[in-house]
Amino acid sequence: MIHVRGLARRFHTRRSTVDAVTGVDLDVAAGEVVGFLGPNGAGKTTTLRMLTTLLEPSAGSAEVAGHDLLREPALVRRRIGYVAQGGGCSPHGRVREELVLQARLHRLDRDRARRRVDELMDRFALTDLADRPTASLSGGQRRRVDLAVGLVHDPAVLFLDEPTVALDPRSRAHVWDHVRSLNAEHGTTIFLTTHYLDEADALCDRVLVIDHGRIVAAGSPSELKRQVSGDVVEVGSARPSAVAEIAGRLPGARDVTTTATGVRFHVPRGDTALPELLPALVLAGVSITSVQVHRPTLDDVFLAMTGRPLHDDTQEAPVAA
Ligand SMILES: Nc1ncnc2c1ncn2[C@@H]1O[C@H](COP(=O)(O)OP(=O)(O)OP(=O)(O)O)[C@@H](O)[C@H]1O
Repeated sequence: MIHVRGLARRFHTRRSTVDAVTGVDLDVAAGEVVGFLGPNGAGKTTTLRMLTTLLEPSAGSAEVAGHDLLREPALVRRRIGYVAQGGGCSPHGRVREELVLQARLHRLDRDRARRRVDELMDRFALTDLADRPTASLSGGQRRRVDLAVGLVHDPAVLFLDEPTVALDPRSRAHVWDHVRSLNAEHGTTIFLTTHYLDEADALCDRVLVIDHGRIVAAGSPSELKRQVSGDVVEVGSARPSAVAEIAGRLPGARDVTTTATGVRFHVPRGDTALPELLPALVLAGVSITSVQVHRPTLDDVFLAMTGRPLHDDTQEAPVAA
């Protein structure tokens, strides 16, 4: 359903040149839910905007929903839906009005538009909100309207950019349910960007991990986690560098990273590492506030691939020479 080869985008600003996406290859089969996971500035939105015909690639080729992205952009647009980070509907319209307008913009005749809007309002639990101005809706309600707008022309592929950013946990869970049922009942192919690991884990059949504009790992969430062997140990302490030094001496310890409040590292087995670590910390007079051992998460996958945690928001895309 989506086939991409060597897709790249370079931005020229007054001061520099930014290689936002540097040669992405990817394939998405019909009916898959694929997550594009990466930190801020990794190139997720830029890739999505290219795949939805909103931004011209600097290089590469792609086929989306059976049509060539560069030669047949209008045909691509007809077969895809796109829900941008900020949504797409006017803040001045009312819910039903806005959906009908969008349906008419997609050239559905009056009757088909009405039927389609009723169906979507029912699916996304919007019927009670039909006459509410979209500006008065809560974040979660608004996101449901955005999803309905993206689906009004019954697209084969739905692109979602950070679908649950800034939503409370309950609204996030609702959006996840809607995405799942859309895929299960309707077979819609879904390509979403996220920097939430739990979202990628919970929703996606397959995850593509992007960093600095290139894909660094791809696979199902469980395949990716299996690539990172051993256990992860997290220790809370006011003296992270002292803990890190001692942890680094444990047999097989690797990927030791410190934050302001603690240390995280990998060991072959957490259950045998702790009885060595704890007495060593006591002996050195280093007190700790917590200790946890767990199996690798997608964050550990990212760390293993890039050498830094996913939620390190200081990262920028590489600047071209
Ligand atoms: N119009 C633009 N002009 C210059 N640089 C840009 C432009 N759009 C994006 N960039 C840069 O390209 C890089 C990738 O940005 P992009 O928005 O694709 O990242 P992202 O992974 O979607 O991040 P986020 O999670 O914060 O939305 C960033 O360094 C960004 O500053």
